[in-house]
Amino acid sequence: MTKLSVNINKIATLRNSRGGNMPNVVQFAKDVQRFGAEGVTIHPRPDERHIRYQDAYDLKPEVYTEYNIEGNPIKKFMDMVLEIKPTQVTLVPDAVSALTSNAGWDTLAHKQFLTDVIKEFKQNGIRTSIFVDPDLKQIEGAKATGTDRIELYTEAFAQQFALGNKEAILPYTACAELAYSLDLGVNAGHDLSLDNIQYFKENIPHLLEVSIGHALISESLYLGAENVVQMYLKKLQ
Ligand SMILES: CC(=O)[C@@H](O)[C@H](O)COP(=O)(O)O
Ligand SMILES: NCC(=O)COP(=O)(O)O
Repeated sequence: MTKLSVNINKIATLRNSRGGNMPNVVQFAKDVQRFGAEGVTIHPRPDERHIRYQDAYDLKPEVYTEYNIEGNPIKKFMDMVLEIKPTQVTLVPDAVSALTSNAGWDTLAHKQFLTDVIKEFKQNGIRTSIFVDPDLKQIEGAKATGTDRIELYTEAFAQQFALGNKEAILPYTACAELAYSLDLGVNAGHDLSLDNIQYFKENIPHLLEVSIGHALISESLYLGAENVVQMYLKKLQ
């Protein structure tokens, strides 16, 4: 079974554009869970341009499904995650200035750093995942860090799929198979959408979780959040 984790960053972007508390990020998290989402994802960034660190604390008592916090493990981020103790932390190597996530970890070059960080999170009972490009060497490198899972960075697949290049799935399938054989759990995310999710799911064995935000929130403007969550769940069956 593949769990749907809804990334609510964009709800915070909308809220922050006016000040105040509309739309309410915590209420939206409660609602998507009521609609059937099996997880809530946030990706607070150091400039807090969308999800704020305070949101991460406010969400904690309301996320009764899987709570996934993504980010670059700088000290401030690590302290927050260790205090909140979400279900899962996903490590993403974003530069402070990145518009959005734009690369996976080089798990070979950063092996010691990742190993140390992962050890600390795991000692505190937090499941770990590393955001990686679909590259077999990076999956092997991830395994060597001790992480529980990887998150396959799906932007390249999404872009190529939109152009009709269905073969773009092949490296992802190979990486998922390798990860499974190494006893690494497989998550995926970035630019997944109602258009591409079913094909992705059908071609990725043992896919445990997808985190979807930008497209899901955009689609909800036309179709409504409840419908959209239901549509994803159906495609992920
Ligand atoms: C890790 C990842 O794939 C990103 O999609 C991210 O979580 C979204 O971040 P932004 O909402 O800041 O674009
Ligand atoms: N980890 C990916 C994520 O949380 C959402 O990415 P996107 O759907 O906003 O591109």
